[in-house]
This record gives sequence, structure tokens and C-alpha cells, in this order.
Amino acid sequence: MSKIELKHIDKFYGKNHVLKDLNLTIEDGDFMTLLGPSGCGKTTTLRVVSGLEKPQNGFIYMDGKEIVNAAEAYYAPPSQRNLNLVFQSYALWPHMTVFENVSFGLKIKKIPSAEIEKMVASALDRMQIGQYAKRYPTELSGGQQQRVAIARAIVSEPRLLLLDEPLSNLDAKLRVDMRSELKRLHHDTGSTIIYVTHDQVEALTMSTKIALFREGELVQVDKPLALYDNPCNLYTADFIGNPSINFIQAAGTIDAGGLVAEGIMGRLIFPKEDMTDNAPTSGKYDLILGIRPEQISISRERTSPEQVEAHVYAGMPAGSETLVAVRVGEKLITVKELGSTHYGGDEVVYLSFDPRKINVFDAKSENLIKYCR
Ligand SMILES: Nc1ncnc2c1ncn2[C@@H]1O[C@H](COP(=O)(O)OP(=O)(O)OP(=O)(O)O)[C@@H](O)[C@H]1O
Repeated sequence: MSKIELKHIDKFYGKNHVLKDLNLTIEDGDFMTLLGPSGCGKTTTLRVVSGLEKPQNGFIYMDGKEIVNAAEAYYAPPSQRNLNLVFQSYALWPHMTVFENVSFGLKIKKIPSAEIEKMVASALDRMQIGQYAKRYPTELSGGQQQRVAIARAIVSEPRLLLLDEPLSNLDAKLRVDMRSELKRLHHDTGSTIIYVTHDQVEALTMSTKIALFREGELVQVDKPLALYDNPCNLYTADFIGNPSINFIQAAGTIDAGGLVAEGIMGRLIFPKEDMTDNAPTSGKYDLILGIRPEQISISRERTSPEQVEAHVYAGMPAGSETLVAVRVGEKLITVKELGSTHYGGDEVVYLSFDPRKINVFDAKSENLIKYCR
């Protein structure tokens, strides 16, 4: 078991209020990613959970047991929290070889040496660094050292693993390999993992849940694809997804039947059952349509009157996919197609999309008012 509950956590550095009434539950077996831009409080949250920082307000429970109660100035020391922590700066012991670094914790636990050999070999293999077992940290690149630090943390298959940007020093290919290794590790061990990153692709591909931060507050906590398909507001919509979602202004009228949006993408009608619970029920509103690049298809021929005429601004074939920037009136819109297609600059094309698949936001509140179905 490793369930973590944070309740009403406030953390100040001087006057800087870096965690603001944070409430977050990480269930046993979750791969929870703390995601957000630099400085939003992700690392501070990890340090508060691990006991390296003391929040000024709030409570933390681990498997129901209180480990922080700020009101009573009770903070269980890190050693009693039974977790494993890997930071971006991976402090390896310089006088020990890779094998010794990774096996150190197991020796302390007095595990038989044959068993240790097996466990270390498996952790090093997972991180693709078996060949460096006899080297010292100074004889390794930054990325190799980072992988040793992860191997050291996972070798004992801890129930709770905290990882702070552990892949930040790796090149693009290795980072993709390591993502699948970490995901497989989570699958094999069922450990609870709290993972910090500002890379939304890492978050989407590995996590069971994502907690998206903005300036010390949680904006949305959800399953990755729920965040992608139905971001609760413009901030989440913009942060998640690469290439970014297209935001397109429209004028909206809401009545008992649903929503009608009019603008450069034509006249769109959305049924009432696709509206969110907090959507207004009547009136006129400025809207922002959120349309993901892959939800738009391009054709060189007009095949239906609903298609929107556009002019190619730049076509960017990249082998497996093609990004096309097109102009509709003055607005630049990104479209993503599978495969490689060459579009000439200024070529006339026709766009189509399924209105049920798009998000609609209220421009003023910035909140989602119509779901993607
Ligand atoms: N020890 C400290 N003393 C004072 N301010 C700090 C300290 N640690 C962090 N901060 C501040 O707290 C805020 C949150 O920092 P934190 O490291 O949690 O952000 P982060 O989201 O992890 O960012 P990054 O992705 O850049 O690591 C920042 O404004 C940072 O400058």
C-alpha cells in the first residue's frame, strides 16, 4: 500500500506563496505526474511529500497515517516515510562504482550477495547501463549518471518512488526508451510513482493521472486522455498537446436546444447534451473554439458545402506526418495529417472536421462549456 493524501497544503518561501491550499490524493498504484511550467511548485510538492520541506499549513497522510500536521508542528522525518527519491541532480557516491552505488541500499538491508547481483543486473539492464557496472560516476556522461540514479532507486522495487525530471539529461531517443522502461517498471511492480516534469508528452505517455499546476495551484487532475480530450479551461487546453490546439474565436448563442457558434469555421450547432454542467443556459457569449490539429482534415477538392476554404501558408512534411499551417481569413490554423504530403504555398484547400470532437470555451471565464464527444 502507498496512498498519499495532501490536504490544504500551503508553502511559503519568505513572502513567496509557492503552494496554495493544495489538495491532492495519489492512490495506491497511481503513476501520478505533477506537470506545469517552470516555477509552478512541482518540485516543492515532491519535497514536501518526502519531508525535505515543511509546509506552513496542512496535513499529509501516507496510507491513512498522518506524516504531516502543520497545525501541531508535526513533520515525520524523511527516514520514516519509506520512500525513494531521485532528483534531477542525481547525487551518486563518487568513490563507488556503478555496481556499488546501486547495490549499497541492498547490502545495508543484508540481502544475500547472489540475490543482490541479480537485482542490480536487472535494474542496470532496464536502464541500459549494464556495461558500465564497473565504472565510477566521473567516467560516465550526465545521462548515464542519471540512469544510474534511477537504477539505484528502482533496484529494491520500492512501493513509493518519487522522480523529479529524471530524464532531463537524456537525448531524444534514449528519453523515449526510458519512458517505456519506466512505464513497464510501473506495470511490473505496481509501485506508486510521483513524477515531476514540465514535458507534457512524458506526462501523457506514462501517467495514469496528471496533476496540472499553475502558479502553486492545481488546475486539473485527471487521466491523461481526459485532460487531452476535455481540458477544463484554456490553460489546460494550451498546455497539453503538441502541436498546440487551435483557438478560434466565434460568436455564440445558447438556448434550451443547445449552442450555435458562428465564425470563420462556419455555423456550428452543438446539442444540449454535449454542454458541460457549468455552461450557461441562455444568452449570447464570446466563444473560443478549441480544435486539435489532427481533428481537421484537408482536401484539395471541395466535396461538401460545410468545408471551410483555406490557403496554405506553409506545408511541413516530416516523414510519418505532415503539419500544414493554413490561413482562414487572417487566422493561422495548424492541421496535422498522417503520412507525407507536399502542399504548395498559397494553394487553396478545404478543411473539414467533426463538430462533436471540438471543445468550446467561454471566452470570458475561459472555462470549457462544450465537451468533445
Ligand atoms: N529553497 C527555496 N527558497 C526560496 N524560494 C524557492 C526555493 N525553492 C523553490 N523556490 C521558489 O518556489 C517556486 C516553486 O519552485 P519549484 O522548484 O517547486 O518549481 P517547479 O515547478 O518544480 O519548477 P522547475 O520545473 O523549474 O523545477 C519558484 O518560484 C521558486 O523560485
